[in-house]
Amino acid sequence: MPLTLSTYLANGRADVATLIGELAAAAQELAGLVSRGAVSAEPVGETANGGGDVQKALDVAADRIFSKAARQAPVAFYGSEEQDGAVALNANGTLALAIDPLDGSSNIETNVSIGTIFSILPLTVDGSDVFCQPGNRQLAAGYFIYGPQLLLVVSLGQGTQVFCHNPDTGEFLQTIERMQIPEKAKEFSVNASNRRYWQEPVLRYIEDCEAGTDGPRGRNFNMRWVASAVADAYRIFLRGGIYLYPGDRRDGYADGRIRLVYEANPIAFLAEQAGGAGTNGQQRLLDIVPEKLHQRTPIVFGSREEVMEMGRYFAKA
Ligand SMILES: O=P(O)(O)OC[C@H]1O[C@](O)(COP(=O)(O)O)[C@@H](O)[C@@H]1O
Ligand SMILES: [Mg+2]
Ligand SMILES: [Mg+2]
Repeated sequence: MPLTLSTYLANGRADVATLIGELAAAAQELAGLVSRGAVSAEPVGETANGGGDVQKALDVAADRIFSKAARQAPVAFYGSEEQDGAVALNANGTLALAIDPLDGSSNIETNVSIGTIFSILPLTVDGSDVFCQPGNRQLAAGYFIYGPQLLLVVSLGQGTQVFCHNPDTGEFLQTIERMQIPEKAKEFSVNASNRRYWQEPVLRYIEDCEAGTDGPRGRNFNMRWVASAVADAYRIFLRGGIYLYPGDRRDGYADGRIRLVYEANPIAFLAEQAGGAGTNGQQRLLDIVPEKLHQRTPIVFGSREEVMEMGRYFAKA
């Protein structure tokens, strides 16, 4: 009989277990909205969020659902992509929750997988900004995927586990125990339409991958780009591969697009816990001390060997 999420969580900290339990219930609610699409009762429309991105109705609904979940758990501070700053919640809370309530927003109407990414941090002892702690302080991290299956990829710092939601019972059941990202990559994920804006090391790395058996890498690479980091990450975690969202020369993209605190850090934590790696091209993501909640970072994650190989292109530059 597969392990249930609640049984698994019972082995860890009680506050973290309560929070992840609430997040899992919220994810089921959001999955219901996602599956109803245009026939749901939710309003449609677009505004701008704190990060300057277009905010869709489902971004707003997701933020509402997950902030409610956080309120029902011992969360003292809630930091969301969809809010300008950190929000103080429960005075007696012991945790901080950083969240991308809806990842892959550009895919909402296209019926492609989207998700929710979360990072759980301890409170700081000196009262400094709780969301400016490096990712290596995360107590837990994970992401939900709203796709053909509702999946949870989660780590409490003892390996990365996968749970699948069973709609018949409402339970999340473990489908992968201590997942291991294959060491060798045969696929890269990058938005190649930005090629003309890339820095030299990124350009040379991708060109060498594309050269396949004729080039210095001596083997062929496939390319995939879902434009939902959760879906690209899950495929890479399963099959091996590398994801890059580097800084580029477009206005506002010097540090790429991905947010350090609630996208890059949780994904890097999960990748490392699954034997993979996550860097900004030159430095381990989890060691970067964030300066603000919505800070962007270049990101490279996936199969350890490949992430290190990519880093050598930066080191040589
Ligand atoms: O549209 P682009 O530039 O290819 O960027 C796609 C990337 O941006 C993201 O959608 C950012 O997430 P949001 O949808 O939460 O802003 C990633 O999930 C994805 O990998
Ligand atoms: Mg996102
Ligand atoms: Mg988002």
